[in-house]
Amino acid sequence: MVGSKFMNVATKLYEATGMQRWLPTKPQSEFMSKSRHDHVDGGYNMPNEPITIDQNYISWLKEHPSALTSFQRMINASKGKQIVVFLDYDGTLSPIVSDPERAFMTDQMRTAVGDVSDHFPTAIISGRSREKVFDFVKLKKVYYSGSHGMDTMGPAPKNVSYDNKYLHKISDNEGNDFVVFQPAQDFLSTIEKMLIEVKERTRNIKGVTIEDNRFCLSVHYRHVKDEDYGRVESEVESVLAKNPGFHVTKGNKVLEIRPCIGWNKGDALKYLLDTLGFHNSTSSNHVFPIYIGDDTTDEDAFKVLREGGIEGYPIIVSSTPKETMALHSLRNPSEVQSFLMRLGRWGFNNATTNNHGHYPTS
Ligand SMILES: O=P(O)(O)OC[C@H]1O[C@H](O[C@H]2O[C@H](CO)[C@@H](O)[C@H](O)[C@H]2O)[C@H](O)[C@@H](O)[C@@H]1O
Repeated sequence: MVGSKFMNVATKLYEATGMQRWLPTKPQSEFMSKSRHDHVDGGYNMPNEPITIDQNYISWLKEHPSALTSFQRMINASKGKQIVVFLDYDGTLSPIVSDPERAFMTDQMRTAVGDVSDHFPTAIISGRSREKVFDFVKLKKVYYSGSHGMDTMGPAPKNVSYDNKYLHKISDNEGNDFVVFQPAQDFLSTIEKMLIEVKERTRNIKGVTIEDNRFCLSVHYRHVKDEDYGRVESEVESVLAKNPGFHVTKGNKVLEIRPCIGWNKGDALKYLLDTLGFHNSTSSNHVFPIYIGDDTTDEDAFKVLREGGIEGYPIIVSSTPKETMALHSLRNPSEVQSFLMRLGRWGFNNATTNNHGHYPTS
């Protein structure tokens, strides 16, 4: 009985996604106990946790088809254009874990990102500080943008409209030149003071941790009791009341304090495209950005790819139905890895343009 009910769900899922490897040929219990790491290169993964796929998810998948299933369609759409890959970090390249300091990516994921960056310009845009993301990822060919895009290192921008005050040239000890763009630089000293104050004010709320993301602050409340959450919010509001140049956004069990500079991950995406030479309406017809992210802050980047005059491929990472501007989906970091492995392999066999990006070594 249970088996046949599950078979119906699996069949519907197959119809919606083409996930043929999911169709059970063995008892449900055995099917569900398979590890998510048991996947075959480029295939679909089996999460450890019990699979709960409901009708809503199946309907949502029709609106946001799996980027694995539609991979070939994506490649067809990118024909004649330079693929550029943008990735979020937490929840995309690494699973969400309870301790933010331990959100490591696997070696397999690192290899997948590395293979992609061998063939396509690749950037990671994260809410974390740029240095911290680099410490997690450690790939030199990748460009990094931290603090939700407010700290971006890459080639020099081509567009002259960026304020020179926020652009800094740096060279590494191998003689490579880079430019760091930090449009929130004027806020730095205030953020440093706010960090001290937020820490002080939340010191007695059990479970709160504050993460210094350089141009923004994360107030983590994942381990705060539900009844104490109101206190966290009100302490953050008190600090913001004294600092009108800042606002707060909500992420995954985190309140993020950010300067009001009208700059987000979508702007960082456009900035990076500019640095790579896709800076005007003609050149933007020759680029095909892929953006993969899981959080509300990634919606700004999805929006650029939907409404910003640049055709691209926005992919949300989610295993539940979600309101999103993304057009495609992947269920979890494990599927992100499968997608990147497939893209890397396609790049190896087909891409004519190699990525010459290089992260400073000093
Ligand atoms: O833009 P992202 O790279 O996705 O960064 C967004 C925030 O991610 C991190 O927090 C989230 O992941 C943690 C580790 O899995 C988890 O413990 C936390 O609850 C999540 O909110 C990071 O710690 C934040 O600073 C980033 O802003």
